[in-house]
Amino acid sequence: MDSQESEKRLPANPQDYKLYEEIGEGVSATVYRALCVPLNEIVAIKVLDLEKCNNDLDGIRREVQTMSLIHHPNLLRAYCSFTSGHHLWVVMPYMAGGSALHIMKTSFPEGFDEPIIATLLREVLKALVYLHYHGHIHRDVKAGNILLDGNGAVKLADFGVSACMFDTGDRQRSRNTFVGTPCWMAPEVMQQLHGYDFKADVWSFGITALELAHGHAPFSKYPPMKVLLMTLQNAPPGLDYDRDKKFSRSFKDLVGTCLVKDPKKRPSSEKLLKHPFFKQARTVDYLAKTILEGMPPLGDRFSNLKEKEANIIHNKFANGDMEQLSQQEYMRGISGWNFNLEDLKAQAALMDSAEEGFNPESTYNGLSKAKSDFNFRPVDSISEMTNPAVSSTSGEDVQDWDGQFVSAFQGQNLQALKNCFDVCEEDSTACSLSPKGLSTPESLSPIRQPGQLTPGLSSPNVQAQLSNSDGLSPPRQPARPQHVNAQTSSITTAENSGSMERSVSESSMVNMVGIQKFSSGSLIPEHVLSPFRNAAAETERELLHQKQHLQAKNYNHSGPLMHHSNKKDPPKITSEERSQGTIVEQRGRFKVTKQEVIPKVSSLGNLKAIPVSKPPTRATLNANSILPSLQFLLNQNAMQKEEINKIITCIEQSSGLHKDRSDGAIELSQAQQSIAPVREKEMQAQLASLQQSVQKLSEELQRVKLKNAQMEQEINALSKRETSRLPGKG
Ligand SMILES: Nc1ncnc2c1ncn2[C@@H]1O[C@H](COP(=O)(O)OP(=O)(O)OP(=O)(O)O)[C@@H](O)[C@H]1O
Repeated sequence: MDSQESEKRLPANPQDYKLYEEIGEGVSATVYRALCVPLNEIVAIKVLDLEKCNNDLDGIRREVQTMSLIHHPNLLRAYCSFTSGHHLWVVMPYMAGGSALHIMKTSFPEGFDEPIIATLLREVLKALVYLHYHGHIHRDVKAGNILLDGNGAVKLADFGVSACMFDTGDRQRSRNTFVGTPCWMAPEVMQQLHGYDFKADVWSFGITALELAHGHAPFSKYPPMKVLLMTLQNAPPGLDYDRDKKFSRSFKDLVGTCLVKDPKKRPSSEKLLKHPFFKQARTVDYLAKTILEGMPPLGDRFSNLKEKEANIIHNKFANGDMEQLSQQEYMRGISGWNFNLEDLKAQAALMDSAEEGFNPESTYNGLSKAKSDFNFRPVDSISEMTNPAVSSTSGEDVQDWDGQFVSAFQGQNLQALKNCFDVCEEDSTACSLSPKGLSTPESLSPIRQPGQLTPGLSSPNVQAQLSNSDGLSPPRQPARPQHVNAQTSSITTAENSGSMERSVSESSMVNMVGIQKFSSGSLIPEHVLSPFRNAAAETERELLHQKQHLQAKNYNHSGPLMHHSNKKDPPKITSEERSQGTIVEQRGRFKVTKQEVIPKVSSLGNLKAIPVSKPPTRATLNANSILPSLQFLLNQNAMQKEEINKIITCIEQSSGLHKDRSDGAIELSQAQQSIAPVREKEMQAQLASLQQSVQKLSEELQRVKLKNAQMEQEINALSKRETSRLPGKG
């Protein structure tokens, strides 16, 4: 174990740090290279804008606490954390090599050679063994979270979505949340049938193996909804193609062992570590030599990638090719997916399949055949998109999971954080990061010392528990759940409340895609903007807004699936929507609407009695012309309904079916007065025909009665005759 590093105490004061260039960006944070001035040491500082994180503080708290508590050379830990203004700073070791994903994107677009993969994966697996042993599920294992330092040392990072296995009751709900990044997500996590456990990490590990082998994860070019369906419907991906011939049998076997859909059949991380594949793993120096040597500095690589990414976005918007944005998100390695399962199920139920989403590279047994695309689009995404800060809340989840914490945060953000971070007392007045100069504020002083966490976390018991690992191998004594609870309960107090998990609402993910073409259900995360946006990003945002504006304009007269963002209050079909007749069904938060308003409107024109203006042509049709017409139709329908009721009453009365004649007479006269002449005639005709039938029936009755009487007479006559013929009579 790297005892020096774990012992290291860094100041929890922004004034003690100088921020340099940006080296990473995630959903919730921007990461900078920085200098710890008193120690003259280069560190990385993850800066989270708490105001932008909205209700995702639980996730943040979990991440920081987990990062502070872990002690393993293959896990990225936090030296300390503190707030500065409305930013949270997390100080960590600087990983000069960057992430495996960034390295691939920069120099190995086709993926790494096997010994490199084996070395990287072995290090990651050691981290997983440690985490799993201590009851944690990482839930976001992927190349983007595998960081290398300048010497090739490998650390698994990003505990923003990790979970604790020993949670019970409500806490367990965290493991029924839909967390992770779709391409890497295990089927059981997507399905949410029986919850999931650390085997979910083993699946993600297998996907990461493929990612490192190919340069990208399977299905990564497809929108998340398709990824979900493909993961659930298709056979698991593997190293089965021509281009994979270069890989050894043991590598293929390792991947196959991890990517088994039934989690019970997957090996544990500990068992996996013994897999023969890892025999070819080398020392980390090998990584430094083979993949890091000659690489530009991390900051330069990052800015290049960012520029590339901005260009891609720009081009996609220019081409209207929204689906491919998921690829761009993939490039960023974003893991901020937080799906609402009901929505996804609703979408999936309405979605035939993923046709072009069927990756030829990942075609397995031809299982998934596409039928057609499905359509959906956000209803109220526009405001979210134009205001990212308000977009990513999930009231329902947050309240469900940890209402107290969140409401505390909503009331006073920093107060709510005091139990989990080193919060500066002066934060309320403190300055925050200045966008360009990245200068540190003057007036802040931490109220906690570095390393000091919540009382529970700093208790000797917890500390002892935390330090009981020798690093590479798990402690000899199995961790007792109660004991681990002492550790993990503090870590994960909020984790179960972390149904937000990340600050990206599914609506915001939804809202950028499938709009122009209405052709697929891709979900793309909102671009949570970092505190410091470069010009390219601003352009991106601008384009995004323009696109939204267009979407808003198009929206009203298209009618595929609509998606509401407010998780707390699933949208009801409003009376307006009902009156417009566009919503035909509500499924979860989605409103199923008539696919084409135009034909429907045209068909409504068949109601001849209704004085509807000529149905608008497709060319001239717009929401403003449809809505009044629909409204008018509805009013007309209501009036007609009323009249029809009156007519029914009249008919009932005239045919003697109505019991209360006096009331009926009044109604009849009222109805007669109010109905239109045409209707009156129709009614009179009906009345006449009814009267005729009554007449006919009574005549028939008379005839039958007469016949009966005659027959009776005949019978009587016959019986008399018979009686008179009898002997002794007459
Ligand atoms: N200690 C570090 N040293 C060097 N680079 C880092 C460090 N920590 C993070 N990074 C870089 O910053 C990126 C974003 O960091 P991180 O993953 O922690 O943010 P996030 O908001 O959790 O992102 P995501 O949700 O996409 O994983 C990482 O992918 C990595 O490239």
